[in-house]
Amino acid sequence: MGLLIGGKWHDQWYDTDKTGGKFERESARFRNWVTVDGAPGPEGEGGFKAESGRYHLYVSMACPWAHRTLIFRRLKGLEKHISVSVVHPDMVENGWEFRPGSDHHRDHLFDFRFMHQLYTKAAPGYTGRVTVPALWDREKQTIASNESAEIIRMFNSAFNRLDGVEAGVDFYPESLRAEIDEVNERVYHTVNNGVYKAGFATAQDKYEEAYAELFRSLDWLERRLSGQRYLVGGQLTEADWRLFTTLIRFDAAYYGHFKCNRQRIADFPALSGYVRDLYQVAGVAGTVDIAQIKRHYYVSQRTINPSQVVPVGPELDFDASHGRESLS
Ligand SMILES: N[C@@H](CCC(=O)N[C@@H](CS)C(=O)NCC(=O)O)C(=O)O
Repeated sequence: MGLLIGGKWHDQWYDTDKTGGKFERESARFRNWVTVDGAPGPEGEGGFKAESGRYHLYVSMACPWAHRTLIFRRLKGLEKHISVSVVHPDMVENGWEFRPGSDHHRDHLFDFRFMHQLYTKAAPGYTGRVTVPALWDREKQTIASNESAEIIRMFNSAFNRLDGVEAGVDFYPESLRAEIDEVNERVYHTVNNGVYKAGFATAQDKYEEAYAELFRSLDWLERRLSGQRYLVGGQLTEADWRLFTTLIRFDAAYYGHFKCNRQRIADFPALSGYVRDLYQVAGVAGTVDIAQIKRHYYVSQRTINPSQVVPVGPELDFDASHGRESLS
């Protein structure tokens, strides 16, 4: 675990001293937008046109932010247009790593050993964290974006003209955007990032604040999903996929490792059915790897789990029936 400073790797844990024990997530640095014709997006430079075979996605199967991009890639039919490399789940002194020669954890573009080499290839003097997901542009030889919230929007709409892409699948429809944004805002701060704020807090009060906010939001989501199948507009949207990647990890990782233990997702009737419902959407199960999720959190975060022993349980059955078909 560490970061790049002026293009050099430094092994250091998150600095929570300057924030009184509170975990604060850094903003992503590569913020260009891939667009239909290469016109500039809301931020960054232009010239990132949506083309088949041009982009390569770097992910970890453990990472909830990267997971969003894998789900969108699958459900939008982008797999043959956007290739992928998967880092090894252990993120220790050198940060995210590849295992050259392995089938599962190779860097298919450069055969790099470390993810930080990709960042310095993109920007030799880079300062900042080396995170996944990262969307590499083969043409410009740089990272187009390393912000998952934006990568999923690009996947949702920029590649629609390419062969076989599910252009009719729209997870961010115009008419629902305001409500999706509103739900995302609360879910991001209190749930997606909320579990990290609880888990990475190094002061009791900061942990308790994050814990209280997290369960206040889970109670709110439980009520909302008791009467409706999806979060917004009676259809699957980006808001659901963003929540899903945290919920699917919750009982295996956040409940124990991050001390988010008022109750498990399995103890919430609506939320637990909802997770199974989303998991059972065709193609989604293939993006979920509970073994890599557990391995990553319990082995990498040694300040939280110094023994690096990975728990065997819990038993999870996301294939069980969910009974949510009758909800509107
Ligand atoms: N804003 C980023 C956050 C990505 C992120 O924090 N990824 C984690 C893995 S779950 C990471 O790579 N962390 C490495 C680090 O912070 O050094 C996004 O949503 O894309």
